[in-house]
Amino acid sequence: MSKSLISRRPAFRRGAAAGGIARGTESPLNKLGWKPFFQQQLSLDELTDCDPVRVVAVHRSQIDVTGEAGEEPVRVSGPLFEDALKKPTVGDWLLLARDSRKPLRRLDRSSLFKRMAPGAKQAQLIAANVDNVLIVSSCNHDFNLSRVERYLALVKEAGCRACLVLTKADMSDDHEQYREVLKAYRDLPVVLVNALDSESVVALREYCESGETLALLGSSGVGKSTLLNSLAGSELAATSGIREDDSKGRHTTRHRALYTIPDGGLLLDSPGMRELGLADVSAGLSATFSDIEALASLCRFGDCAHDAEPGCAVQAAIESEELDERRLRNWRKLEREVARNSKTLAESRADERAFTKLVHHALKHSRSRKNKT
Ligand SMILES: Nc1nc2c(ncn2[C@@H]2O[C@H](COP(=O)(O)OP(=O)(O)OP(=O)(O)O)[C@@H](O)[C@H]2O)c(=O)[nH]1
Ligand SMILES: [Zn+2]
Repeated sequence: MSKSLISRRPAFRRGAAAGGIARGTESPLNKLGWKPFFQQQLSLDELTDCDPVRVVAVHRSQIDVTGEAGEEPVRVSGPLFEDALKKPTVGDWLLLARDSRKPLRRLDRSSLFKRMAPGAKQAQLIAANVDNVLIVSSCNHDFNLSRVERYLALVKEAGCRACLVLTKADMSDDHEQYREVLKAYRDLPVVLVNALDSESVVALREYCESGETLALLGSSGVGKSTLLNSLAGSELAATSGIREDDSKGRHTTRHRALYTIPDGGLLLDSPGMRELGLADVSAGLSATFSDIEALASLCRFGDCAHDAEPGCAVQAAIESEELDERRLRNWRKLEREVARNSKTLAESRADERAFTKLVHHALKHSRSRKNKT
């Protein structure tokens, strides 16, 4: 979605996220995704002395936020930004002191995407407070069920609502074949579309209504930008950045990650979102493969590897064609991946603990030496 989406959104103006389209009695904050879930976290004092703002972009030393007062920068410093997993990320809601504009705290998240960067020891925050995710895949030879399962595990782990969109339905005759293989995912809505046709994508509007935050996941070329343009009803889906002068007087594009969909909700699109991998998704994995886990609980042996053990309910289900063998293979693959990532995370946490202990020990030692002298 990267290049094409961005290059096709020149007409989106700065501060568009704050402006939006007037719709009924909705407040500007509601249009930015403000919901009762966030409102009820505010104390009476905070209600009178603070402004809630939403993070639209994160830079090294500054974040850009938007709220009732429009868009403004916030400096990245202080306790709010110290913890890697607690610091604000794109989509987060912050409370700013009304007068000083200092960030006071981050509100609890309704959902959170994080990822394990290759080689990294710590999970990295990608996006917060996304409501709906369209998992986009094309219904042709590129269709890959294992990839869909991977995305589904991610979305469930993050805590968002998912819909599977099969694009290029106009180029395929055998829609039933796809519906058939997707029957196993009972709670996953599946919508077949021709992403080029705005009539065809009407069923998806409920996922990007005003105040809803939407993200799209899917590999390159499946039609994410096309879909978005049809949903937005025009070629100008959103803009990727704010043009401004850098210190040398050149024009640079400062990337933002949250956009307004004309006559709709918000789109969260950042490079991190497009490169999502699996980190700490064991809960999401269980939800996606609950059928296999239910079968596994029926195996005769508690530590059954579901290979050739007697009384294996998983193998029996494969034999009776109740379970697809590919699904078992994918489940195993993703479980291994999760185990690897969790190990790296556990190792890095153990390293941190060991380091903290060392520092405490050294401090104690130096204090006791000082006391002696
Ligand atoms: N016939 C047909 N063509 C489609 C459909 N959806 C997308 N396309 C075409 O597929 C190509 C790729 O679509 P994009 O929207 O650029 O795909 P993307 O997922 O945004 O790709 P990246 O930017 O690489 O992530 C374009 O030429 C689209 O016109 C569809 O439903 N039907
Ligand atoms: Zn078994």
